[in-house]
Amino acid sequence: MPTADDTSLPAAEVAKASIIVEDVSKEFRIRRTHSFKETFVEWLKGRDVRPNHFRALDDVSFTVNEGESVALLGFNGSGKSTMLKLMSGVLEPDTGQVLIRGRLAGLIEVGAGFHPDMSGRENVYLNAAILGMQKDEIDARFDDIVAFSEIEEFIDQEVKHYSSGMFMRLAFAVAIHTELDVLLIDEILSVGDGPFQEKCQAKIKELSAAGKTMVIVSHDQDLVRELTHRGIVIRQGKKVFDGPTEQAIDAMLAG
Ligand SMILES: Nc1ncnc2c1ncn2[C@@H]1O[C@H](COP(=O)(O)OP(=O)(O)OP(=O)(O)O)[C@@H](O)[C@H]1O
Repeated sequence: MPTADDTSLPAAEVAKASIIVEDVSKEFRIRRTHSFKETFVEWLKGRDVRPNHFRALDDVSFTVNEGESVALLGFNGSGKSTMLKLMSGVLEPDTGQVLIRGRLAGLIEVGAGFHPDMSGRENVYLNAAILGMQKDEIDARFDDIVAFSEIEEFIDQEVKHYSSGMFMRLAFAVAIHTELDVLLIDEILSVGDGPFQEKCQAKIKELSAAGKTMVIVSHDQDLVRELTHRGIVIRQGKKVFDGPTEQAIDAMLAG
């Protein structure tokens, strides 16, 4: 992982930065056909079977300072989730770099680390450990995690018997109770029913008030207005606006 020494930004800017995204581009290969056999047949016919490259992000740069809450805005397919995955380290940029200071928690693929044959309790320990917590830290927060998820009676059941809502509640509760400096959130605020969503939003506001850095992807404009002060608009992989949230929403809609 690159460090803050690898950036060409001025030292004063780096000092207050929590996230630095510098000249980042990312391409995906798109296959023209679905199987090897189809590709082979196309090739025999003399057709071009090389994969197309699709540029999901094109030379994007921005800095998020410590304690800022920023929304990534854009229509479907503009590159927001790809950007979050680059920040979380799930994906590597083709060019450029992403620098993060501090402990990062991503509410991106919530529950991805959950094991269906293990109980809720075992999964809490497993996932909190994956997110970087020590056993004694998890012990100390276990009751809060379970209380937040509101699935106390089912905590010793295997999670394969959970409803999808119960599963997401527990996964969200674990992620949000980890020791973190930077939180990445991708559309996760649609987890669970109305009251649970409100609780999640309140928790996110609490973390923000405590000075945590947040990057949020959501199509819910009211939520974005409420949780962030700044918006970065991405259109077809390019950053087209970076400024106050309300103006960013206007810029996105004008696109
Ligand atoms: N693994 C992948 N392989 C190929 N193409 C991909 C891959 N991941 C994303 N893409 C493409 O990159 C583009 C950007 O996708 P991304 O998920 O970042 O968009 P988004 O802005 O988050 O969209 P949405 O609002 O629909 O979630 C899309 O055209 C998508 O099809």
